[in-house]
Amino acid sequence: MGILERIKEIEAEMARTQKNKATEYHLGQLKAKLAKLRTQLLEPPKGSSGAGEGFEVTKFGHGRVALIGFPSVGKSTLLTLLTGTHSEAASYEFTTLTCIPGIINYNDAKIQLLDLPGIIEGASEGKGRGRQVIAVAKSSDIVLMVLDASKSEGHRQILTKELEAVGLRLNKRPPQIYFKKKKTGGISFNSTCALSHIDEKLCYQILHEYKIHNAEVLFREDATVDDLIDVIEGNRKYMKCVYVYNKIDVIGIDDVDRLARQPNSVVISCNLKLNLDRLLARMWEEMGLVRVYSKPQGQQPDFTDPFVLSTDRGGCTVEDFCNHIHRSILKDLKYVLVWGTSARHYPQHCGLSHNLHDEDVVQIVKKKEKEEGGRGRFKSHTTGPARISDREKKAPLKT
Ligand SMILES: Nc1nc2c(ncn2[C@@H]2O[C@H](COP(=O)(O)OP(=O)(O)OP(=O)(O)O)[C@@H](O)[C@H]2O)c(=O)[nH]1
Ligand SMILES: [K+]
Ligand SMILES: [Mg+2]
Repeated sequence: MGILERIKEIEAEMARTQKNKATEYHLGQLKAKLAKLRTQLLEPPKGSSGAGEGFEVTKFGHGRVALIGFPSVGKSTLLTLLTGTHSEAASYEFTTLTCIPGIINYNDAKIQLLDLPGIIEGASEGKGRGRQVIAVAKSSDIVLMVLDASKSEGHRQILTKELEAVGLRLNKRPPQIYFKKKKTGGISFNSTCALSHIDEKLCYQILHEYKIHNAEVLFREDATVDDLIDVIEGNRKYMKCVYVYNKIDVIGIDDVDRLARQPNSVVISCNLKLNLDRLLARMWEEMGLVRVYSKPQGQQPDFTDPFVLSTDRGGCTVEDFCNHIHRSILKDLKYVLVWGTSARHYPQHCGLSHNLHDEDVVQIVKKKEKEEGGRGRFKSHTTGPARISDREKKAPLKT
C-alpha cells in the first residue's frame, strides 16, 4: 500500500472514532502515525536529486513573501500592481503555471514577492503543482494567503489545512515543550503547569510510536498531543500569514466590514486599487524588518540606504549589525553610539548585545579611534527613546 492510501486509511479511521476519554490514547497514536507518514511524503523519492522539479527562484532583497491561494483569486493581478513586474492574469483558472518573482520597494528596503500557481484541496498530497508551491511558501519569510472575498469562507480553512499538512504553522508560536532524546535512563516526564490534554501514559505512547524510549520531556504549557508531535517531528516551520481578501468591489459593505475584522486580515480590491497601502504596511509589520543607518564619524548617515536586519533571520543586535557590514569589524570594535528608540540617552554607548530598533542610527567606534562625544546634530541633550524624525533626516549635519 502506498503512503497516500495509508494516510487516507488513517484519516478515515480517525473520522469514525468518537472522541472521548476511552479513545484518546488510540486517537493520539493515530495522530502520530499520520504525522510520520506526512513526513515520509515530504522526503524526495529515492534516486532523485530533488532538484529540477521545483520552482528554482533565487532569493533577492531583504525578505521574501509568497502569494498563496486558490486559482483566480487575483494573485497575479496583485503582483503586477505591487511590483510593476507583469504576471499574466485572466478569468480562467491556472493561468499562472510557474513561480514569477517581482520586487516591492518599500521603506528603502527591497522585498521579493512571488506569484505562484493556484493551489487546491489535496495540494499537500501532490495534486496539481501543490507540492512545489508549498515548498516555495516554506522558503519565504511570510505568506500572503490571497482569498476571493466573494467566495466561500471555507477556502481559508482548506488552505490552512493543506499548509499544516506539510509542517507549516501559521501565526502560531512553537509549543512550550522541552524535549531531548537521551541514550539511556528511560523517559522522564514533567510539567510546570496542570495538563488537560495529555498525561504521562499518552505521552509515553506517542514516544513509543516514534520508537523513543529514552528522553526528557518537560511541558511548560497546557499543550496538546498535536503540539507534542510537532516538537518530536522537529521539522515544523512557524510563519506569519496575512489573509488578503481581494475583490471587495463585488461584495456588500457589511461583508467587507466583517472580513476586515477577522484576525490577521486585510481587505483589498485590485480592480479599484483599494487598501493596497494598508496591505503593504501590514506586510512590513509582519516581516519584522529593522532598518539601521550607519553614521560615519562627523558625517550625516545616508538615510536612503539602510542596512536591513531581521528579527527572525539573523537577529538585530549590535553584533548582528557589525557582522552584516563586515565580519572583520568586530575585532577592532570598541563600542557603538546609538541614536533612536532603542537608545536611553542621545546617543547611548552600547555593547554587542544591545538590541537595535527600526530606524536607529549607529556609529561604530573602533579601538584607538576618538568618538564624536555627542557633538553635532544628534546632540546628547535629548533623552530617548525618540525616533529619528523626518525633519532630522533632511537636516544637514552641523559639524
Ligand atoms: N472584481 C474583481 N476582479 C478581480 C480583482 N482582482 C483580480 N480580478 C480578476 O480575477 C481574475 C483572476 O485574476 P488572476 O490575477 O489571473 O488570478 P490568479 O490568482 O493569479 O489566478 P491563477 O494564476 O489562475 O491561479 C481576472 O479576471 C482578474 O481580472 C478585483 O479586485 N476585483
Ligand atoms: K486566473
Ligand atoms: Mg496567476
